[in-house]
Amino acid sequence: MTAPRASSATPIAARAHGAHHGEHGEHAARTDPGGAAVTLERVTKTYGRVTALDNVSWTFRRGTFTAIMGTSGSGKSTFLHCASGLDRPTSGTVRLGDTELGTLKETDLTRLRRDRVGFVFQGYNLVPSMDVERNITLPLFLGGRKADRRWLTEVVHRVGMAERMDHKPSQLSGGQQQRVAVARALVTRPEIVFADEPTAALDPRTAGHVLRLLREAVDQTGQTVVLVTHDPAAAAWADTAVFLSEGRIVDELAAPTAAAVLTRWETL
Ligand SMILES: Nc1ncnc2c1ncn2[C@@H]1O[C@H](COP(=O)(O)OP(=O)(O)OP(=O)(O)O)[C@@H](O)[C@H]1O
Repeated sequence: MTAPRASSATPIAARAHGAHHGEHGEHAARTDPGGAAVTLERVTKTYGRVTALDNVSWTFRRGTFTAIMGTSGSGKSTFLHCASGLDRPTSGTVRLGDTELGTLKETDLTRLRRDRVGFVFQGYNLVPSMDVERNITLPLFLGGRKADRRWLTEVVHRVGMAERMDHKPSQLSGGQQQRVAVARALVTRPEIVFADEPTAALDPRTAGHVLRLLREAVDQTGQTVVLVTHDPAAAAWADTAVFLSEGRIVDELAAPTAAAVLTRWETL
């Protein structure tokens, strides 16, 4: 389950269909498969005298799954925060589609993150007092949008939570809570989903279930996914692994296997 390329039914076969951009016309029309979902140009982020991100340029293409890897302190979280509009670079530009994030006021940036970006974090970040359905639809509620019931039903089925819609997070396992968080990230049909160590707290089998959901979002609906991870087995679900060291991109690996990622990792 956690070493996808070692088994037959997993991402290699899925990747062969990776250019297939699903049955959801609205989504497909908006995302222009193959174009740029997010582009970073010469992005630098400094904290005092620390350069966390050093002149990084990168494009996340629509309908792709990218793993960001690197040792602790190499700049992975900073990269994700700058690419997703959670933080502003010290210099350089970030574009989501045609929108340059640096030109946005804070309120517009907040709205953009809510409406056009999906997030999955290690800690799930569900609202304890809300049931599964309200947690999943929260970004729609906050954005004053009505749920597209067909899409909501599909997302809920995909993550396997249809029987649990009235449960509170405390009644769910960690893996189930993370599946709810994945559904919440997908419900707005975001242009890109950023997942920061989403499986770090899960056992390998449960982690595999969550990663498979992200893979399916790419293969079945043309979603764009960026995964920050320390785990070579998790990176093996991606189309490309990108390696960071001291705030710079030092390598990339297409169709990564866990073994190949580990080998590259050892020389970082
Ligand atoms: N808010 C901050 N203030 C000061 N320094 C920071 C801040 N955030 C990150 N840094 C520094 O920037 C560098 C990159 O940090 P970052 O968290 O992006 O690395 P990372 O690869 O995500 O690490 P980890 O795998 O441990 O989470 C580190 O040297 C870190 O100490």
